[in-house]
Amino acid sequence: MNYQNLVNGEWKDSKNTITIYSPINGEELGTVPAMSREEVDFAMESARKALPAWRALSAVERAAYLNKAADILERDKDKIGENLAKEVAKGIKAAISEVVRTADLIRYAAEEGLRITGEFVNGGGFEAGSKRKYGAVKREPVGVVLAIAPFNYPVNLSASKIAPALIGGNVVIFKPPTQGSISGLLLTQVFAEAGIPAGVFNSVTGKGSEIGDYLIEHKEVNFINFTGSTPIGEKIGKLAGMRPIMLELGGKDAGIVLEDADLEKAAKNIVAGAFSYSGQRCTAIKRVLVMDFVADKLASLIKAEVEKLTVGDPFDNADITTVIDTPSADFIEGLIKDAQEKGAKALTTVKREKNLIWPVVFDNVTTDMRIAWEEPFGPVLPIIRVKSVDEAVEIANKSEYGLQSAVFTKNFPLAFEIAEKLEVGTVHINNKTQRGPDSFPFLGIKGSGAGVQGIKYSIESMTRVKSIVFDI
Ligand SMILES: NC(=O)C1=CN([C@@H]2O[C@H](COP(=O)(O)OP(=O)(O)OC[C@H]3O[C@@H](n4cnc5c(N)ncnc54)[C@H](OP(=O)(O)O)[C@@H]3O)[C@@H](O)[C@H]2O)C=CC1
Ligand SMILES: O=C(O)[C@H](O)COP(=O)(O)O
Repeated sequence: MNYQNLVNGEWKDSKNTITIYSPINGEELGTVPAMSREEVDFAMESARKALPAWRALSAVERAAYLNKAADILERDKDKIGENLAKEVAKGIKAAISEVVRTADLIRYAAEEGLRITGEFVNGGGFEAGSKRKYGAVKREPVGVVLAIAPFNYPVNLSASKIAPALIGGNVVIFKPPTQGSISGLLLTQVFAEAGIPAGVFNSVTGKGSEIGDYLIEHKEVNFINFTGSTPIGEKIGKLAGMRPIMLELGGKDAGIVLEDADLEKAAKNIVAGAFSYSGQRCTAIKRVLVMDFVADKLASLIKAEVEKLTVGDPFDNADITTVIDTPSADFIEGLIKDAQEKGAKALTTVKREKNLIWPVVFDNVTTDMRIAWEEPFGPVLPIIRVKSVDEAVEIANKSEYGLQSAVFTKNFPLAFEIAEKLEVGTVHINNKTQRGPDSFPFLGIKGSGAGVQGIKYSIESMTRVKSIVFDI
């Protein structure tokens, strides 16, 4: 099937196309347009033209479109989930729940938008102010939002940008990941069926390496909302100039296990956190920092949990499926080889067939190994043994990333103390690292991002304060 882009309310082809194949078996799934610069310009101009009428609607009116889209998305969860599973090799159950989670997110955004009502302030509270001075403080849309999503959640991490942008009164240019663009265009079809006015929501497909910079630098773009790799995020930061951005980038989330932890529970959480969707999540646990005294016990519990994971076909709901592409599999294999060469002890079988990589746990990982610092975005988990809480915090904070961490202990005051020292956006106590629930704030610091996501926070980020002040 030849998928098309939604531009100015019409479905459009481009002269050039990109064929999308399934990473599972190479099955051809369809083609998407490779947009030219002129076509991008037209989409941008259409968005700009649609802005005044869309922002003039009440939040209730905008919410009606979002709620309708959520209903359609949920109705089509099996069709969209099946495509998603094929396109990014995600377990079919997880793919369908990504679609349902997204419908919930869109509904929540619609509702949350109704509460962004502004405030009325009075100058009498400030020494040099006057009680006769009043300000009506409201929020306004930033304008044209460029939403760029990654392959790993092509529906959810697209809608988590699009829905808060739209409810805030913005118009959207949506660039899906190329591997994931059919899923992105199916999401686009949902908004079209919901009757979103022409130009308010436009999709632009094409390789990021070809049209990415052009999109980012485009004069019509007022806000860039990006999830993906740190190098591209850093580039966006440089090219954005004075425009506001939101970046959600890579991570190297640590699971810190103290001596008094419930080790069975910790092992279960660590394995679920590290290996879900074959480790291709920014919030995956990507290193374990465990106190020496309990390291043997924890390592054997983790090994036992990993040995329960199934490997194979997303349509059999295997826990571990083929990673997204060959460069990614090669990169992961490079990290594995480096760890082996430098003396890490593999607790599970090291095996690769094409792009299917069996889940590997390495014990006795040391800080001279690449796997101690680099993000594999694949099913590899290093265990680093430490002698003290201070050493764990030091290694955790030495990372270039700062997304999340998990601390496993029964000592809550100590958990809080550690949480306060960790240079990350979120710390989970006795649980795996994770983005959800989607209503919570989600952010990375250092190389993991800029700005705060989470439905309410995303709406706030993509709207700005406008004050109208008067004296009576
Ligand atoms: N923190 C997170 O949530 C995630 C982090 N990652 C990290 O990113 C790596 C690769 O995943 P991937 O999805 O390919 O991430 P990328 O950063 O390569 O791509 C993310 C999005 O950016 C687009 N893009 C690529 N180049 C540019 C550019 N110059 N300007 C603007 N947009 C561009 C991509 O388009 P196209 O697909 O056409 O190249 C895609 O839509 C992973 O190995 C991981 O490290 C990935 C996913 C999520
Ligand atoms: O990009 C990612 O990997 C996601 O933001 C992680 O989301 P999750 O914790 O809900 O899987």
